[in-house]
Amino acid sequence: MDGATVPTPRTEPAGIRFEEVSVAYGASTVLDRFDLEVRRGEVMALLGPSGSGKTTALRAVAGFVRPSRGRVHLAGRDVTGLAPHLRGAGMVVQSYALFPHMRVEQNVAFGLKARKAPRREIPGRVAEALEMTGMGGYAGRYPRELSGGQQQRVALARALAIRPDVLLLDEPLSALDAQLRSGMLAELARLHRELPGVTMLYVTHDQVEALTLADRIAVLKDARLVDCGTPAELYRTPRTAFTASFVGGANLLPARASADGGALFAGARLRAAQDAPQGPVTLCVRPHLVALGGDGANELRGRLLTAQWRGSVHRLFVDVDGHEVRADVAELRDPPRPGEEVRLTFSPEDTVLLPGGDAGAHGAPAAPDPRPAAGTGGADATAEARTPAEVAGG
Ligand SMILES: Nc1ncnc2c1ncn2[C@@H]1O[C@H](COP(=O)(O)OP(=O)(O)OP(=O)(O)O)[C@@H](O)[C@H]1O
Repeated sequence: MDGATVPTPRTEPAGIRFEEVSVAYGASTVLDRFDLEVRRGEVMALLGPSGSGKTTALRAVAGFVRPSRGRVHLAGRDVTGLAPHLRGAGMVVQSYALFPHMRVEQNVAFGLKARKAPRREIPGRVAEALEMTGMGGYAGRYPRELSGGQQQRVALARALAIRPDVLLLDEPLSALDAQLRSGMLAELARLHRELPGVTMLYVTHDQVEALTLADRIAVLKDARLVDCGTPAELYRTPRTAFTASFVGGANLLPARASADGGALFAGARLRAAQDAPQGPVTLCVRPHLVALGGDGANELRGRLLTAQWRGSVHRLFVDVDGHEVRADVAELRDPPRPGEEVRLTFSPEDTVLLPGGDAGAHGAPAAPDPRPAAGTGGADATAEARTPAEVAGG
């Protein structure tokens, strides 16, 4: 081919590109032909149930696991065979992985030394990273003299000190309590704005984190990528019931397509924004879009099972023809009583009809998984590259 006559595409290479990456442990494939592009400067959340392969995908980027097939590219460079410390990726894990016997500044300097950064540059870069994470005043402390949230900031500073092209975050907030978590989430969003060239891959099973921080979300299930899109796309117009149930709570009801493009459920004829696919369908509507009474064009009648008061809303659990339908309605002065007949309505615009009628069989979490903390003997703890030296040294 004549290079002079064929213009080279000028598109920027992806920050991270997984090309058909598979990872196997013995006979079990834990990541199966994973194909994903993360644009430079983008935050991509990997969301999925426990064991779906999220951490494995992250570790394949870091270089802690070697794919059995496929390639990993960072900024257009094939790094599949490259040692972790040569990949330009910083990593933050749930358990902080700080050296307990080193002061904060030494912890942050560790990755720089491991990467042979020029000696005279190290103090400045350590100070810069600590400032960036709000930890400038703590350089001389030991990790045991810091709170969990502060330790996680130090871990973040350590990852940023190497000025990474790619920041890998493995459930960085899951060891923190709810209040700290929301503060750190805001901090991460600020860092993302301040470092627009840094590509972030963020593993979580917390949909709030994914919805808040990510530009796009990749949904994993059973070692495979099953969906990818912006938070709004996945939330408002999910393509599968699994995604619908995993990204935000959803009522998923088994229905049948009707001849007029709508669906039939519990004797009611319901309409959606898009025509129903043929055959059995799953009707998806978010609880906060279901009203008690009201004049929504879609209407269901049932009996109240229970009403939970949650402060600003009441969550109503309603039995509709043997199926439980949830509605989150603004706090009611006089909520209906269990057993009372209620009428629920919702708009066709808020109704999505998904192919397949296996509603409810999607394995979405009812609550966060009760997993052991990293390093305390979880099923995969032995092989995790979560020692301070591995995480910091790359
Ligand atoms: N070193 C290992 N040896 C054997 N199996 C492993 C190893 N590391 C991970 N696995 C298995 O691979 C599968 C995927 O693990 P991975 O940690 O990627 O899941 P995950 O989606 O990040 O889960 P979690 O949300 O629980 O962290 C799991 O079944 C896990 O037990």
